[in-house]
Amino acid sequence: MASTDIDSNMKIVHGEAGYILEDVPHFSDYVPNLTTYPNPLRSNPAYSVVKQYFVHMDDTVPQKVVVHKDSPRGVHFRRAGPRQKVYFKSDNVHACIVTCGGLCPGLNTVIREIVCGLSYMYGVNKVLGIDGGYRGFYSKNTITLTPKVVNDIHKRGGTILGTSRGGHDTGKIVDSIQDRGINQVYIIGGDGTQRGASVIYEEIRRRGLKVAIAGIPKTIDNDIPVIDKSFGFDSAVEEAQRAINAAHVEAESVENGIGVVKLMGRYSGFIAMYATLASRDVDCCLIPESPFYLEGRGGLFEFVEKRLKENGHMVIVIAEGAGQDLLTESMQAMDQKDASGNKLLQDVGLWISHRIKDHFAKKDTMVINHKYIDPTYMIRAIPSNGSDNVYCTLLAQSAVHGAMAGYTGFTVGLVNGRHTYIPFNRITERQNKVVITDRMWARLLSSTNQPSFLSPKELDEANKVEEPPTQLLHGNNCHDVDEADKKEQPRTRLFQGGNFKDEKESGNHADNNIKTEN
Ligand SMILES: Nc1ncnc2c1ncn2[C@@H]1O[C@H](COP(=O)(O)OP(=O)(O)OP(=O)(O)O)[C@@H](O)[C@H]1O
Ligand SMILES: O=P(O)(O)OC[C@H]1O[C@](O)(CO)[C@@H](O)[C@@H]1O
Ligand SMILES: [Mg+2]
Repeated sequence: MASTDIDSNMKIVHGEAGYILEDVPHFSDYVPNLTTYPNPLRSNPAYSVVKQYFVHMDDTVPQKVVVHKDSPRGVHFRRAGPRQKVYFKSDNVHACIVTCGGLCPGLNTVIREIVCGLSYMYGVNKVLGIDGGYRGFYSKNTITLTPKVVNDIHKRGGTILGTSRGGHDTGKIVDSIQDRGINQVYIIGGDGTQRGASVIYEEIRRRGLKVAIAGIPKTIDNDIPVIDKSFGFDSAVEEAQRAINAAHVEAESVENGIGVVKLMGRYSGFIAMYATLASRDVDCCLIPESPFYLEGRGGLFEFVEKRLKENGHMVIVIAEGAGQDLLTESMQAMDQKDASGNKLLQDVGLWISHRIKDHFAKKDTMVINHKYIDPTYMIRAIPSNGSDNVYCTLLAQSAVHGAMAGYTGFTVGLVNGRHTYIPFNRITERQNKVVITDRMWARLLSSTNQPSFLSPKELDEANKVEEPPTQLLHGNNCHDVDEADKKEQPRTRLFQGGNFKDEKESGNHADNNIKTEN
């Protein structure tokens, strides 16, 4: 027997054998006397031939796919896709799209595919673009979006709608939605944007409005949890190769050449890690999740000297959020924030370049040739590649199907290769991070053969470990562990990938983004 618990934030359904559905809100939860209509796709020649095109109302997708014989069935999310019944008459839909936060490859593709999906699949022709992020709802003009207007935009980087940080005034935004008669709102942006979308949904619900709020997660840093990976991430990793190649060519063409490349990644080093793994020319990758130090045994300077002696050149990839503790130690601490309240970081690429140059200048035994490349904004501004375009299309279409089917307060996302509707708070409650005890970071360490940057004291402790390290079965890329998980099993202290981390004995965790097994 299934039971449902609903509080204002979560709609959780419990089923047999430990099955849990973390469901998303639906108009029927709070709007009385709803009328439904047959889905227009039923008579669409392109789709009507597809067997089982419509998603069964009970279809859900498990968050964990690696399970043991006696594991409970665990958390599931509602499967995305078209439903037999829709809750809007096509002529009555008035949709809008907004993009917020930093740029990311693929934003224009998502915009294009929402407009085209609404028009070609559901015959919806009233779509507004909100200019310049959240504040555009109340302080800017809107743009009429038609399939013709958006036809070529996927070939361009950035967002044709413009974007911004800050300026989220919930009351004014919802007033504007209400005044304009908008009933579907598509919100494309990162964790901050999805938090903003969540409060817009709450206010819409408080006012009892039949307005669907659908989020499409955007993050070049891949810092959004639960989902397999974010759109634009592959494009960014691919584009980063060009900078790494350039750094490598420069470094190997001179004596003792050192190429430093800074990549994006405020709190999560995924771009740096994947770009390093993809390139094979990188000697050292530094990310926010893995602390490092410069001087002394096991430090960065010792490693640079060693590599230069061995190979005559080296390439360092550094994520923008790496080593921020060292920067604030050695430079005057700046506590500046952007308009959304995100901490403004100091330029770690420039800082590390100066420190390396100073170190070798002082030593006087080795003359180095150093080049620093900062391609961060060049990477963020490219159009998405082919595979991201397809991914963006499916995300956009999932959002459209969900809104038409009466779901609201959800983010679309790929979970274990299946498109799903995820409640906002699952997306915003934590950040996705590289887990340095996970297999992927171990692969990176083994491919670069860089030091673990454990301090001499930690190294001594590591050498005292008698038992072989416990093998992690499955990574957890989130920095936060459920309270419930903590109680379940005894924890062991692991030494893996060159770092200590407290983990459960068989770490089959709930969140495992960018799948890292095999
Ligand atoms: N807690 C919040 N409540 C309401 N609105 C928020 C909240 N956090 C952020 N926002 C709004 O969301 C928008 C985007 O936020 P932010 O600048 O942090 O970018 P983001 O969506 O996290 O993307 P990026 O990954 O580029 O940082 C801003 O307009 C900001 O005002
Ligand atoms: O300079 P901006 O546009 O505020 O954005 C910089 C930040 O945005 C991101 O690209 C995320 O969108 C981060 O990697 C970076 O720190
Ligand atoms: Mg953010």
